[in-house]
Amino acid sequence: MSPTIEVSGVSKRYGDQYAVRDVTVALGAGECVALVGHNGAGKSSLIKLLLGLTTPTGGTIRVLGEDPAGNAAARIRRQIGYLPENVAFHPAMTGRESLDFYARLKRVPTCCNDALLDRVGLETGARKHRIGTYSKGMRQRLGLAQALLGDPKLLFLDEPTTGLDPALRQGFYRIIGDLRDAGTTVLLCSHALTELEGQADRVIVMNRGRKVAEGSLATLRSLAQLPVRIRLTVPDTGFAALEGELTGIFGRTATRLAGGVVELVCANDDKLDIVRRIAGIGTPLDDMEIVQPSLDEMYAHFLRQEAAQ
Ligand SMILES: Nc1ncnc2c1ncn2[C@@H]1O[C@H](COP(=O)(O)OP(=O)(O)OP(=O)(O)O)[C@@H](O)[C@H]1O
Repeated sequence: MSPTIEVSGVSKRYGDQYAVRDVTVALGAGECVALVGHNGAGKSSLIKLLLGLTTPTGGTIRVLGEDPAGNAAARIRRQIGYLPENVAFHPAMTGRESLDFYARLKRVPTCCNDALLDRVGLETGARKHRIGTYSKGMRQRLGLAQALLGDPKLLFLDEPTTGLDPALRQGFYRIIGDLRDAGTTVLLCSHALTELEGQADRVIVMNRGRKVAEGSLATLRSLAQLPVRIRLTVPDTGFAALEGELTGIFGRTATRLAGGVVELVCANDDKLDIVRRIAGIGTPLDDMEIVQPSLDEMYAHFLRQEAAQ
């Protein structure tokens, strides 16, 4: 089956500045891919190219098998949902009126709009209120409902959870998870790296217009070869004994953290051997935790690596 999105060697130049530079990526049906990068990395420019709002200065783009800026643009756009970073609705319209307005623009029936608002959790009373009175969370819910109009095959979400509280963020990711399970392809731009763990099947790291890394979190972890932390929680009385034992085994001191925790840093490949040896020591332990490098740490690693090239 051909990919939902196929980007081959794509560049977008404004004057002598590249917003996107020689990027190649493919996204399949039912994949949720996160696009991460600093401000100005080229994420929004890539989304605009995929939406057909701008055209590449080099390379080719296929969305649902066609050129998104070509003759099929209108047909393709009806199958795409887009939530921009700063979603702006008319403040004098109610939530329901606004959604009906966008449904008419997209030429989809308005009869499903209440069900859509139920799905994103915009309460019945709130739908009849003017958007000017909405909280950020309510506007984002309406924004997501707007993006879901017409049951799109492809969803672009630009910083969808910025400014949302943790409960709303979780609700947002639950909806995205259901869509992905139903076969929708989701491309998600984000700065909130930590919250992408467990949500994105794949992460694409961009810097200064270029793709600098791509893969599942497990692939990126193995590429980055960042150290793993083993944290041991010991009863107060066992602290000195444990430190002595660990130094004996590893020939180096462990770091003491708050809350009776001792931390050892090791290469990922040594982790299992070290855990086995810890299981054999005499000091009783209350707990053991293995902390993998976070997405933020991996991201910083790939940017450092690119800067060094
Ligand atoms: N219309 C334009 N004209 C000139 N330069 C542009 C234009 N659009 C984007 N750029 C430049 O391209 C680069 C990438 O911008 P882009 O908005 O795609 O980054 P981004 O990763 O989405 O950033 P942010 O996270 O801040 O939204 C920036 O240097 C920006 O100034």
